[in-house]
Amino acid sequence: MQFFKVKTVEETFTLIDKHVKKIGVTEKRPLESALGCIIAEDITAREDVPGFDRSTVDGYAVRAEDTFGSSESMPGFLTVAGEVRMGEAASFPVGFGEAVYVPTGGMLPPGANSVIMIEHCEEIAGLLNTYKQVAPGENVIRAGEDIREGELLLSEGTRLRPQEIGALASLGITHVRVYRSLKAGYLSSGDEIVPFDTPELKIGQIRDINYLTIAGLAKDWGIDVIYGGIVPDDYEEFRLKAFELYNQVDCLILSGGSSVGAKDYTTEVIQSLGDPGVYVHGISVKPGKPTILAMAGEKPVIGLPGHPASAMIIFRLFGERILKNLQGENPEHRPDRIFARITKNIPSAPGRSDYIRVRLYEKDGEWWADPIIGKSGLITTLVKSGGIVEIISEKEGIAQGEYVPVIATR
Ligand SMILES: Nc1nc2c(c(=O)[nH]1)N[C@H]1C(S)=C(S)[C@@H](COP(=O)(O)OP(=O)(O)OC[C@H]3O[C@@H](n4cnc5c(N)ncnc54)[C@H](O)[C@@H]3O)O[C@H]1N2
Ligand code: MOO
Repeated sequence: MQFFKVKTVEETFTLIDKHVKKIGVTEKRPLESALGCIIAEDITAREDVPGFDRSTVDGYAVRAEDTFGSSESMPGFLTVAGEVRMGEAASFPVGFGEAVYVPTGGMLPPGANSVIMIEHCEEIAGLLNTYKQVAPGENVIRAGEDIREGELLLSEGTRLRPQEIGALASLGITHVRVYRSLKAGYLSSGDEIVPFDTPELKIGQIRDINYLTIAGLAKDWGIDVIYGGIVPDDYEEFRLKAFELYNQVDCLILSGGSSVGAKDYTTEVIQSLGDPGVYVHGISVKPGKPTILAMAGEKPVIGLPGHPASAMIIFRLFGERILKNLQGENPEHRPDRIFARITKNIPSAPGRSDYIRVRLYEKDGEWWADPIIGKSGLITTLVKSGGIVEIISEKEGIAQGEYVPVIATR
């Protein structure tokens, strides 16, 4: 029997970063269909946003100094010099002792530096009684306060979330250059695995869970998955199917047969796809130790352990890193862990990283992580969990009440 030469989690991430680089092919996309894409260019603002000083409230544009000392008992008095209409330029200035009505979002007239809200003043026959003083800049968004002309708004490698799309829209950018979207191929292996829509199972059969869980995660990262079906534990059939799928995609994902049993052909199949081949077989993690990572030519290949919870956790940890590197996402832009307190003592072997499924809940203003105990073959351990606690390899466990990093799994 062949034994794994296991790598630590840190070594595995380093090896992934060494082997898996961005594909780097770009395309121009309309802004409306660029959500989730990785931007392939720096975006420098060509104009200020907003392009003019705006009021953030319904009120009167004033010189703040003219309201100083105003109070309920000692109101100030200003002359109402006019009104700014929404969507139009404020053509006349606010002079000393004057006020101009301005709606929320309306342009601040020249001369004014603040806006007093309508509930803090009262207009009577062209005179404005002010019951409160305002500070310079109060209730105003300055020209360029959101985005300044010449500012670097987004750097290459940023994933476009709805907020980035919104900021691009504010600048009138209609098309963006992004890295092209990627396709991954997924193939399940195992004599016992049958399509998930099989209505009646024969004894010994198991429905294919991993295709849907893995494709679901990949979809969250903006990757389309082509399903290659299920192959039996037969080397030649497995090899042919894997090769066929490999030729259609940017990355190949295989599930099952990653261990060292007599019928575990995944390593051999991966090696047959091309050089340099396997660079990790075995990671000192629990669950998911038998994981295989490889490069066949320019394409990454991931051999996931068959147990459904292991497959998902491993894919969430290492598959995500591989696919995002391939997409071209800048690693600095990937928020990852939150902190919560663990409800129980959890032992862990030194030198191994453990990933504990946890239920997250809030109590007395703090987040707590309650371990869900169960084997890695049980998909419901993930159904019950809202996150995964990482016990790094240097630690020999965690103590009740300790703050621990949690990978939120939604
Ligand atoms: N002698 C040893 N045996 C095993 C070791 C070991 O170190 N030495 N490691 C164990 C660990 S840990 C894991 S994890 C599994 C990984 O096994 P494989 O990747 O070879 O996967 P299979 O044997 O094909 O399947 C394992 C298990 O998962 C079920 N499975 C597989 N594919 C699917 C699917 N698509 N949907 C649902 N369920 C699936 C399969 O029926 C098995 O029950 O190896 C241990 N063995
Ligand atoms: O590490 Mo395996 O993934 O426990 O079952």
